[in-house]
Amino acid sequence: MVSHPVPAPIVLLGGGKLAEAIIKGLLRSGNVRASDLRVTVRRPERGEELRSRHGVQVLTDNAQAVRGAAVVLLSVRQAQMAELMACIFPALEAGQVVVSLSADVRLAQLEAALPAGVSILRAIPPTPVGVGAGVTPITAGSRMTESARRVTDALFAALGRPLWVSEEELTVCTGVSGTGPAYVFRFVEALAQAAMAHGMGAAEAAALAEGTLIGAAKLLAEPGATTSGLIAQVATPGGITVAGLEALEAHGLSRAVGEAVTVAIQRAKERADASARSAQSGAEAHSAPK
Ligand SMILES: NC(=O)C1=CN([C@@H]2O[C@H](COP(=O)(O)OP(=O)(O)OC[C@H]3O[C@@H](n4cnc5c(N)ncnc54)[C@H](OP(=O)(O)O)[C@@H]3O)[C@@H](O)[C@H]2O)C=CC1
Ligand SMILES: O=C(O)[C@@H]1CCC=N1
Repeated sequence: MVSHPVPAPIVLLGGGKLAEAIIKGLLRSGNVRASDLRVTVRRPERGEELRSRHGVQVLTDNAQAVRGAAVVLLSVRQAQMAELMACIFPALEAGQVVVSLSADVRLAQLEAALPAGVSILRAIPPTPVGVGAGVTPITAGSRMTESARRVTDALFAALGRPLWVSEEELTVCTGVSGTGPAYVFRFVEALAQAAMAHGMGAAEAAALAEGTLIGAAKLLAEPGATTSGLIAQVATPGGITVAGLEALEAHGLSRAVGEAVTVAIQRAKERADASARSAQSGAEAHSAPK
């Protein structure tokens, strides 16, 4: 439920995969009009795709795009972040709200690179926000105002559920829910591969595996549903499912998932460290006597 009006205009800098999921989710929510969404691209053909699919405003000038924005979402990859922030710095005004969606640039680096009067936050929306179904972890920078908290909360409430966390927890969330949809889809592929290994055709195997995920997800979304209760509904004591579940554990399901999350968190930290070092050496080179 959206507790506050969704802010407008919303500006997305970098019209890639995540930005498009956010655009879809916001339009689907009915809380945002296409004319309230502004997105920037660097390739005209990508701009044309986004304009024709969603009717949003498309620009190539990031500095121009942020003017008058209620919220600015930074949705480029790490490699473009420093240049993007330098470009929008002079155009941002005190009181504006900037939310970085980058999984690998920390608040300290963002706050050093953007004007002091701007509220800065980080969020990691998962791709299911495109259907209004994701939990988006959000963390607040040291300069965030109460009004910035409200507008950011309202924005991500329109896309699913906002979850306020510390920056350290945000990194954990990145390795769990930011990456998580890919793990789940990989599980579906593995289920289909197993069906094929036992003689099912590819199309039927995919239909079975996909239907299993979608059906199970809908059951889990029912009020009061719990994973343990839903497992118990399937697993007849001493029956067939129990044997399958035991085989999953015996072959390392929990260990494999735990390892995937740990490795993803580690990678996010390493990439954030590398980004911070690169920003620091850039700043030193800039301030060195000529
Ligand atoms: N994908 C996901 O599930 C998630 C991603 N994230 C974060 O979101 C960010 C974007 O990821 P994702 O959408 O997957 O990546 P994409 O590469 O799909 O999106 C980035 C987009 O930014 C565009 N771009 C690059 N530089 C500029 C510029 N100067 N001006 C305007 N547009 C520019 C790119 O253009 P071009 O098409 O020409 O390359 C590209 O379309 C990353 O920082 C990632 O960490 C966070 C949570 C989840
Ligand atoms: O893979 C990535 O780096 C990004 C961050 C989380 C999901 N996608």
